[in-house]
Amino acid sequence: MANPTTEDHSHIGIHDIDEETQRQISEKDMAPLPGSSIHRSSSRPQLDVSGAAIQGNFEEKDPTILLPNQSDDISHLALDIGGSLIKLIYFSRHADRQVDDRRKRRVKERLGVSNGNRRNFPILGGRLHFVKFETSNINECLDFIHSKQLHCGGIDSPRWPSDAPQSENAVIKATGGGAYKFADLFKERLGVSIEKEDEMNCLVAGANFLLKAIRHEAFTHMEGHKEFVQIDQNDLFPYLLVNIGSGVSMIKVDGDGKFQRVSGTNVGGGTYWGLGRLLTKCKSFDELLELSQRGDNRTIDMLVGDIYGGMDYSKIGLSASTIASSFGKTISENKELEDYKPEDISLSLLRMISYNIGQIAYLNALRFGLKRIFFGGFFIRGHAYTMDTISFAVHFWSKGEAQAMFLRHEGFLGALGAFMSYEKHGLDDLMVHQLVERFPMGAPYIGGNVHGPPLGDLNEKISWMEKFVRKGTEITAPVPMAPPATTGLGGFEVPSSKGVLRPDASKLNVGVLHLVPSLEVFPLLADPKTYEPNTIDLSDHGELEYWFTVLSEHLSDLVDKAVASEGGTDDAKRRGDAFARAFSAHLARLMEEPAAYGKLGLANLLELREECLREFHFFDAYRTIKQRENEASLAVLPDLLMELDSLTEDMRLLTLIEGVLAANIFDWGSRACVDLYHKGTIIEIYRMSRKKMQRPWRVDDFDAFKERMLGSGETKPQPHKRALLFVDNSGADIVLGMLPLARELLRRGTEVVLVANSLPALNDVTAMELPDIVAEAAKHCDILRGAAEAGGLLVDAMSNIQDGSKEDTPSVPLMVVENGCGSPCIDLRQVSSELAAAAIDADLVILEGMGRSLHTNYNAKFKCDALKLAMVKNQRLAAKLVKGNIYDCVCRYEPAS
Ligand SMILES: Nc1ncnc2c1ncn2[C@@H]1O[C@H](COP(=O)(O)OP(=O)(O)O)[C@@H](O)[C@H]1O
Ligand SMILES: CC(C)(COP(=O)(O)O)[C@@H](O)C(=O)NCCC(=O)O
Ligand SMILES: [Mn+2]
Repeated sequence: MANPTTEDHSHIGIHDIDEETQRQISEKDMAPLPGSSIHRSSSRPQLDVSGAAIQGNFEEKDPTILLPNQSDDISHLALDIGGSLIKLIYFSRHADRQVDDRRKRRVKERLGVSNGNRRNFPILGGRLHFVKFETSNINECLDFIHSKQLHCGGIDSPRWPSDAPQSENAVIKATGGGAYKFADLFKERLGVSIEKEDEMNCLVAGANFLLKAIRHEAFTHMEGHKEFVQIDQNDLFPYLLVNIGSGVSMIKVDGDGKFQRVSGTNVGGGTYWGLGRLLTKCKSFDELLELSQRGDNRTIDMLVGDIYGGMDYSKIGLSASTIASSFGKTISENKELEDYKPEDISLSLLRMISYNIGQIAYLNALRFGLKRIFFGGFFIRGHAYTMDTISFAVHFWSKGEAQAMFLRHEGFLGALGAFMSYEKHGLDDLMVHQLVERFPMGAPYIGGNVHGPPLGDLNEKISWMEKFVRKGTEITAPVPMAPPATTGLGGFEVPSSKGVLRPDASKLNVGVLHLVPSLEVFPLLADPKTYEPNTIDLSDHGELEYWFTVLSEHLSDLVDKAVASEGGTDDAKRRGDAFARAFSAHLARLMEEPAAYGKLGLANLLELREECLREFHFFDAYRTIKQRENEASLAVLPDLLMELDSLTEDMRLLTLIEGVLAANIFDWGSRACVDLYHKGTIIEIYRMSRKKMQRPWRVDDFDAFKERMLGSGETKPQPHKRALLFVDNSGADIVLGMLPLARELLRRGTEVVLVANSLPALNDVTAMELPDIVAEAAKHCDILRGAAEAGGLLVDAMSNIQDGSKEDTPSVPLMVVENGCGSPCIDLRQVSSELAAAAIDADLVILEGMGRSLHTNYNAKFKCDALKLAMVKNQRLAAKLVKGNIYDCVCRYEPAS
């Protein structure tokens, strides 16, 4: 057991920010924010919507919003100008923030990480944004393009000057009828020519791209239940694409660029909105759709029961509640339009049109023997009842043979296709793992109606955010979830899928797509196809509610730390406040609609929190805490190493694993642990944690691991060639837990790669910070020093130290690579190219900490030996995952599968 003699009396708790002070901050006190000089790794771009503004009157229901993205320097746009809506997609790339990082250079040299595939991606490292406008308000769209100067750029232009003259020769790709109709207007107002792209071509290209490249794009929607569909890229074609815009197109798709428009109908989205407007006097499409949710179509529609005296016509399979004739009841009564409720009219109309489209779609699928029908177009509007109705029609008519599926980017197929028609940008070559969808910062409130002039500085952004979030929270006050109900035999009862459409609030269920061609699938996953990072499924509402509460309760403490990390200034307080409100609003939105941006796991929530912090320029909230804990732990490291060296090989291995588990208690993300930190010093808590390490642990495969490491009896196994250690927290966790374990592996001749976060998350150690920590530790340890030198970690720092002993035994190298993320969890489908390169020769993976080995990857299978080590610092997770208690430990060893 470690018995450190150096005492550390620094309490871990940090002083609280006075809440009253925060409350007193008024807008006029706001000081401009200093420019941030903190390095941001470019491995995962930040949330995009970095500045946003409301233009005009805040009291308007649909305020005009701006998302300026000051840091982005190149843009590229494509349009789909339809009969009802203009869909705009633009690409932005922010300035390359690569710093001269010696560690990175070394790793590249050693591991031979190539930039090979980057050449194919002129639009690497950028983001795709999705925006829509009503075609009747085309001026808003022109203003938006103008204010963001989207029309002046091209992927090959190095950078635009902010006052760039309008480019005479600029060309933008556009599809849809408006590409013809408004070509002159674009020339006149923006000085650009429109290059017209065929609409069907674009729809198909867009749909194929989405189905291949976006993980949770397609889903089924039956009786209020949404389920994402795993698309097998090799078994995608043929399918029927039904695009429900103003009118409807039905396209049989046989492959990339291989398609035929086989049918269509003039009864489409325009019909619903047009007739609905005439009949109900609604002022907007969403108002009409919302009305339908409160409607009862039995007052309007003639049902089978109306004709058959309340009875079913069972002989031909029609229940009494089946609609016999849409609007049929209105002929027999002596009533005027005013005598009917607009709600009922809207619902009848919606059902009439949805059923009709579903039926025609089915008939065309039947004509060509197609089993899968994908529905797109903005008529669907993510509206649960519309989707249920279409699904019902397809299911009913095909007797379950054909399946209706919907696309999250429903309305953007054509615009995406137009975007992809730019030559040489490589978008169509991108693969699933190179796209990261991020929660769009503004979406919970504004739903994608985005325009207005750019904001001046960060200060403006924050003051805007304060108003914006206030406004947004009013709009998006959570709607209670209706318990799932059935639409009845034939789906003919009143709508059940309520609470999903919230006018003005969530017009787009799409995030911002980050294109990161440097991301790769972790090569040691046994089966990337079936790999699911999240252990906890948040589609279980109870689970979602629990984690929602945990994150909400942690928020005020996190804000305190974040504000303190920025010096506790008034600006920091304002940003902290804006962060708290924005993050809460996101959580509220996801509570209501968990699958809004694809399947939601706990890892996404934890990442969202980090992304949100960065959005408000809190780049490392736990910086001071991490430093203090590192220092305290480094001070006792020599004693620990001495003690370890006095043990037998067997005991040493056990003590090392115990040490890793015990030191994993330093986790500022766990409520229970943070409470502990107020009760003692780092070293006291570490000692207490060590003392409590009683075997067997809750999950205890130590004996199997020991056998692989040390063998049994006479046989001495070959040491592993290379171990990847996915490290977790700073302080004791890395210094007294993982580094000594790394040292043991090195001593046994195994190369060690420490895999750490690219960006800070809670108190996790980052790849940037590790070389200094290793250098400090190496001062007291020859093994670490030799290995760190061999791994190129110490070249400058240690070159002066003379030490004859290191000449005798050439060390195996110790290296550090970044993992490609900035979250407490890790999705191994999307890791840095460094890590992927390091993995090639590795035969042991050690995942440490709750985030990386429990919340994610607990069930992950690897091609090589894998060890998962964590202390479970949450009671509910302990009960659920290991049928145990808080502070129980997991040592899960799985030999190569
Ligand atoms: N805010 C909106 N304004 C008008 N129509 C909307 C709106 N949101 C959804 N819709 C529906 O979407 C349809 C347009 O879908 P879309 O795919 O954009 O087709 P188009 O290219 O013909 O404009 C409209 O006819 C209407 O049914
Ligand atoms: C955020 C964390 C995953 C970090 O844990 P770690 O990976 O550092 O072991 C963990 O602290 C956590 O799940 N916290 C929330 C639960 C709680 O407060 O109990
Ligand atoms: Mn951690």
